Amino acid sequence: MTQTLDVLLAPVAGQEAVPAPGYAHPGDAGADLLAAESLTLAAGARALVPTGVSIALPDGYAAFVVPRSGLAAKHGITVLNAPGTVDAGYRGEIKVTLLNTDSADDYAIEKGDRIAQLVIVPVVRARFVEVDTLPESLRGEGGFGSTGYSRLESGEATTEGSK
Ligand SMILES: O=c1ccn([C@H]2C[C@H](O)[C@@H](COP(=O)(O)OP(=O)(O)OP(=O)(O)O)O2)c(=O)[nH]1
Ligand SMILES: [Mg+2]
Repeated sequence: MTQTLDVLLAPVAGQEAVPAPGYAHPGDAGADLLAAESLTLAAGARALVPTGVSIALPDGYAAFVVPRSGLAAKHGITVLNAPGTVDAGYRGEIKVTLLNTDSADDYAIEKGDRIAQLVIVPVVRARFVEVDTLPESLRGEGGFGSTGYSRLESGEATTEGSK
């Protein structure tokens, strides 16, 4: 059963009201954010698109502004800083930095179009404990492709922790 959380939402002062972000289906993780104005994203261009809404997240939560897969796959439209992070203390307008990755086609956005989605997540804050050396681990400093790209050989894969 999906948990729900009350999140205060207010229109941005001085702007025409925009509908609240909406979940398309029960159980969806992302609530679609609407464009508060019409604009055309030229091929290769980016724009900071207003959504007309501001929220007050409870302490201990953040919201991620993430791309919609359909816009990305069909039109090359993505969120440049994905996931954009909305802090719990932020009271300004949520804005979406859209990027048209297509090198040939402009993309027209109409006011009210669902341009990105907002995923609410619980967060923990670290208390950084400074030490001279870190404890050893199996991975060590390996990263950035250190495990290669062909499928894992049997015996190397582990299902530990996946239960
Ligand atoms: O896609 C985004 C990302 C951020 N924000 C808002 C909410 C967030 O709380 C604030 C600051 O975001 P971030 O910390 O990513 O930006 P910054 O460049 O570090 O700005 P600041 O110095 O204000 O923290 O901007 C958005 O509206 N959309
Ligand atoms: Mg910041």
